[in-house]
Amino acid sequence: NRKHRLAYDVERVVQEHLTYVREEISDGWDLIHQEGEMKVYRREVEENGIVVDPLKIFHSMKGVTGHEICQYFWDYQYRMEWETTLDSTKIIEVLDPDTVIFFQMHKRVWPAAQRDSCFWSHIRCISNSEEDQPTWLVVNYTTPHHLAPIKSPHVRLVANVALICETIINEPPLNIQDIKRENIECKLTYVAFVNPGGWVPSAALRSVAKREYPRFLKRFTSYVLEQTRDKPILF
Ligand SMILES: O=S(=O)(CCO)c1ccc(-c2ccc(C3CCCC3)c([C@@H]3C[C@@H]3c3ccccn3)c2)cc1
Repeated sequence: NRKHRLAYDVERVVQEHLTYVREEISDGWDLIHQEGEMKVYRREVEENGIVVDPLKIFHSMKGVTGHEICQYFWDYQYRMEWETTLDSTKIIEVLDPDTVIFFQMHKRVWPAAQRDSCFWSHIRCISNSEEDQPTWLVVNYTTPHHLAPIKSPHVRLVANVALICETIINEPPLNIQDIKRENIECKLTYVAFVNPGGWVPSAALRSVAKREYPRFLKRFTSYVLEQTRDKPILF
C-alpha cells in the first residue's frame, strides 16, 4: 500500500537486504579485522577507478536487544552522541513514523574533499514465527532532496547501509518479565555499500575504512549498552 512517495523504494531495498543478509560469507570476502565477537569482512570492488568496497560486519553482544540497537541507530536524537565522524546531522523530511530523510555533513578525511550525505532512513520490525524474537532492521539509503542541494566543494556520498539484528534469549525463564539483561543477546549484521561519490586515493580510502568501521561499530554498541544498562528491556 502506497503510504508515501518512497514507500516502494523502501520496500524493495529492505527486501534486498533481507535476501542477502542470510547469504553465507562466500569466497571473495576478506576477513580484515577481528575483535572479540566482531568480525569485519570486505570485498575489494572498484567502479571506474573509485573504491566502492562492500563491507559486512558480524557482531554479537550480551545485555541488549535488537530493538534497542536499531532504535538508537535510527533515532536522530542520539546520533551525535555516538557518531564521531559527523560534523552535523538533521532531519529534512518525515515520510512516516518509521521513515525519515536525513542530511549529514561528514568530517573531512584529508586529502579527500568533504563528503555530505542525504538518505532515507527506515526502521522496521519483522516478526517471523511466533516462538523466537523478531528481527529488527534499519536501512540508510541515498536519495536526492530539494532541501539537500549538492554544493561544491562538498561531494555527495552514495550509501546503502543496513543494520539487521536478531535477539536471542538464553535460558528463557517461565514468564517474560523475569528475563534479565544477562539472559539476552543481540546478533547483528551491518552491511555498508558506500561510494565516496568522487575520486579518493584507493589505498587511503581502504585504510580509513579498515580503521573507521570497526571503531564506529564498537563505539556505537558500547554507547547503546551504556544507555540501556539500567533501563527496562525493550523487546
Ligand atoms: O552507518 S551509516 O549510515 C551511519 C550514519 O551516519 C554510515 C557510515 C559511514 C559512512 C561513511 C561516510 C564517508 C566515508 C568516507 C568516504 C570518503 C571520505 C569519508 C566513509 C568511509 C568508509 C569510511 C568510514 C567508515 C566509517 C565511518 C567513517 N568513515 C563512510 C556513511 C554512513
